[in-house]
Amino acid sequence: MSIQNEIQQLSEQLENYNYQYYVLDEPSVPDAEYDRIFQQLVTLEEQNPTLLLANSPTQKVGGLALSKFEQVTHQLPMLSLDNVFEAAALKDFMARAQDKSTQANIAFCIEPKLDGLAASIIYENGLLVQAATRGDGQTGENVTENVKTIKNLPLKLRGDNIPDLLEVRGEVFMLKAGFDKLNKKLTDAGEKAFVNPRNAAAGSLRQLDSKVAASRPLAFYCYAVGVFDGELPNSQFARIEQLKAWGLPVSEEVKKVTGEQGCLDYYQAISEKRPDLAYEIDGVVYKVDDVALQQTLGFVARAPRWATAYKFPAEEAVTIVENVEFQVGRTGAITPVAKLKPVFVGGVTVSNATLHNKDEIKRLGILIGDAVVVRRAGDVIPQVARVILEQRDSEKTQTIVFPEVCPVCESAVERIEGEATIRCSGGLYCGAQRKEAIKHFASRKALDIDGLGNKLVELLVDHKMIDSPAQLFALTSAQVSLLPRMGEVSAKKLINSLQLSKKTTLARFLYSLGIREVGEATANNLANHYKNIDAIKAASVEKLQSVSDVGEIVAKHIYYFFRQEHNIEVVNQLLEAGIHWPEIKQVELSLAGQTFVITGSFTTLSRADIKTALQELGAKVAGSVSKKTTTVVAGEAAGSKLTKAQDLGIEIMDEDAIVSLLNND
Ligand SMILES: NC(=O)c1ccc[n+]([C@@H]2O[C@H](COP(=O)([O-])OP(=O)(O)OC[C@H]3O[C@@H](n4cnc5c(N)ncnc54)[C@H](O)[C@@H]3O)[C@@H](O)[C@H]2O)c1
Ligand SMILES: [Zn+2]
Repeated sequence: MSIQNEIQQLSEQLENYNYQYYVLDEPSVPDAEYDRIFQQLVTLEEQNPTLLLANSPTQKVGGLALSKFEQVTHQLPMLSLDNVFEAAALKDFMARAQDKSTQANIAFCIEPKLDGLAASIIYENGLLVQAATRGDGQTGENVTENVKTIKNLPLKLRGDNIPDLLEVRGEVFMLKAGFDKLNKKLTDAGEKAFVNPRNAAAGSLRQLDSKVAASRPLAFYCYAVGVFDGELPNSQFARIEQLKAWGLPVSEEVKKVTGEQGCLDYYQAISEKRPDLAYEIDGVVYKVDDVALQQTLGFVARAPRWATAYKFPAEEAVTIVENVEFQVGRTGAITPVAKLKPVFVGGVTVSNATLHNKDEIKRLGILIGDAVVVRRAGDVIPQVARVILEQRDSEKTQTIVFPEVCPVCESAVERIEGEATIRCSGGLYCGAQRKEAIKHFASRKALDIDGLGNKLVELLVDHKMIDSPAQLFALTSAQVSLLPRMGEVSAKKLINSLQLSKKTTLARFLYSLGIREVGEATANNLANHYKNIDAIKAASVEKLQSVSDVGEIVAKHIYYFFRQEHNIEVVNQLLEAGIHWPEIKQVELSLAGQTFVITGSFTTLSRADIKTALQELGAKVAGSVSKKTTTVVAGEAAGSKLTKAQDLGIEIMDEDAIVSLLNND
């Protein structure tokens, strides 16, 4: 392609992005991508000055005043800002300004670069009479009625010496919290959410119906004076202070600084503060403080020479999804991970981004081969923010297929209806889950192996001494004492407590297997219900649900667990290693088939105790009263549940009655 064509093409691309951004308030690419192409064009134009187009996007302000609004001509044009992206370029900017000054060490006014849109607001005799957007810089849109609804902006100025005419300029923006709320409201109503707070602010300010604008959480901060008729200080910083004194909102973060170090320190400090600010900022604006020196420095086509924006490293960038792989987490969750063409974003090179689960993939509508926007803000892990559909090439894309077996251990993948996450069902066997499984196995409520803490489990696995809980029982003290910081005495102690832990209960053993959602209480109920492990292994999903507290999902987890050959192997190995428990006697389940509800407070027993005791007798304990309820146990200050039970004519027991019921058995 000839350079001329290339310039033409880049210009058209930027015009197109400008249209999406400024007119539709719906950018298709991240700002960093726009800035990259803009810079490409600037470089080409600098190298080929004769090819510079009069109407080049690099030579003008990007916006447009829509004809649906009344037009306003700005008395002083509203310009954009030049950008720098690194300390060296900021230094050059400062040096150029310093060169034009007769004074040593000129001062800079430093302001956060608010990420919203610029507005010009005119006060006559202290009253707000007109507000306009920047538009193309010469002509903006009359948005007076909408601006009047912005809550932190006064309709009337206060204080002394207010100029007869005062044009303030500043940013209309949206607080992060307000933005999140608004987007939730929009998506709940089936409408399209805004891509970012900037576009939400622009879209809200340019509503034809000011009632809609009024309902949007807009805010305003002043950062400049346009035309005025009266007295104003000759310093940018002092002017901001003056605006504040007249009751106008300004950012708390504005500072006056001299010297490069001061400027860089501010940048550093606000970068760190950024995640905690209530509003989005995308950089810092450095302005020559002395207004006379500003005038000396003047303007170029689209920006003043006396100010520059030092932008933060982009938090969003465009790249390609080259593949999708599946990672197994330490609890067995299988997560799709997008393998990206490496891209620099948020200050680091990113080549992976989690896609979380099926639902997220569906929401994004993402395919392998898609161009995507990757986001990395602060220390948050990189995310795929959205797909750039305009760039999809259907011949180069393919759908994401979820695996049938675990990519680490090849156990079957468990899919639970209604759950977005799929899981490896080889809990005891899977290499990815090994450490967690063994830690859980040894924990206090499980086999309670004294001296086998999490650190030691990690060491044992890392030194390849064990790879399943069953192998713990084959360890010798000679082996264990080879581990770092492990003396002979503590090694012997460990082997001893391993021996002791073999005598356990069926409930603890079940719990120790780490079956998903089988906690202590469920393990107890299972043990009491089935009394031996073989019966549990053989139970169907349906049968399992007759156990107190076991619903369909838990029943499926248990069922799947015992359908995995590898899990059965480990269970058998554990039994062979000598794990045993006393036989569970056949107790009379006197309350089988009954449903209790417990309400109010009790003095001699806790509610949890009553619940467990009832469950041990075979009763179900429910949370709310219904026709199925057999008995309501009502303590002190029982409320609506008691009333309902009375209405339904259900049996009611007070504390004395329940205590005697539980004791008689
Ligand atoms: N993603 C896209 O498709 C797309 C398209 C067009 C533009 N853009 C983005 O917009 C930028 C260009 O927009 P722009 O011309 O508004 O420039 P800009 O946002 O880089 O800088 C100028 C603007 O900064 C704002 N600002 C915030 N705080 C300020 C302060 N303290 N003092 C002065 N001004 C302050 C004002 O609104 C001002 O008009 C691009 O660099 C790009 O990041 C993106
Ligand atoms: Zn696995």
